[in-house]
Amino acid sequence: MKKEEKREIILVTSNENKFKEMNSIAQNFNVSLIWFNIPKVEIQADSLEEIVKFSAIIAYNQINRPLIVEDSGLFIEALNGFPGPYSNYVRRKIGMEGIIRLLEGEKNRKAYFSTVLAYVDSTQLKLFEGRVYGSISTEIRGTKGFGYDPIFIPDGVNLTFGEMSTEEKNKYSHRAIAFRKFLEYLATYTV
Ligand SMILES: O=c1nc[nH]c2c1ncn2[C@H]1C[C@H](O)[C@@H](COP(=O)(O)OP(=O)(O)OP(=O)(O)O)O1
Ligand SMILES: [Mg+2]
Repeated sequence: MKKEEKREIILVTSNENKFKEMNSIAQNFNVSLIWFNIPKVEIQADSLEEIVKFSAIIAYNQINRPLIVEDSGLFIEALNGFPGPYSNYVRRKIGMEGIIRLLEGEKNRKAYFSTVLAYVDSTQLKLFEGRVYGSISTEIRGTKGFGYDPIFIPDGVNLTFGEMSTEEKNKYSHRAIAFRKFLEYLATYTV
């Protein structure tokens, strides 16, 4: 396909790593991802779905072009899903060290990452979820990625996300799963 036939989708996020991860996938589809590096408005709520819906509507009212936003979180089984939608706040307050401390002596280290991605245009608001199951490592491993990447080991490998390249992480990640679902949906209709 010719370059000019690419569909433009705006990604609203203040997180450059989210853009990098998704852009690496978008390049394999007929989509040109445009990064709007502006903070999205995040309400406080107990579900990613609720948070991201508000973010999407507010962003669309500002920008008025087809866009996506996503909200993600780390859900730890032994902590009843904490920090979940509060992952960003918790990371800033207690960091990865704090999470490891909370799990000291805990045998159940199961956790999952979830992304809820919202797509909004003039006719619709649609959500796509992606999840990756894994476990919390006993120490910080790796310097790649962002956020909790150095303490999350996806099932099926012995590496943390912090030890993987963007392309490797995209084989497993919650964000990659949600984004691919969205891209497949996008391919099914034309505006
Ligand atoms: O793949 C991931 N690998 C490691 N950590 C991650 C990931 N995905 C989310 N996280 C952590 C980072 C942040 O502490 C919180 C999400 O917060 P979240 O509001 O979605 O992201 P953000 O504030 O960095 O960017 P944005 O401008 O899109 O809101 O969970
Ligand atoms: Mg945020």
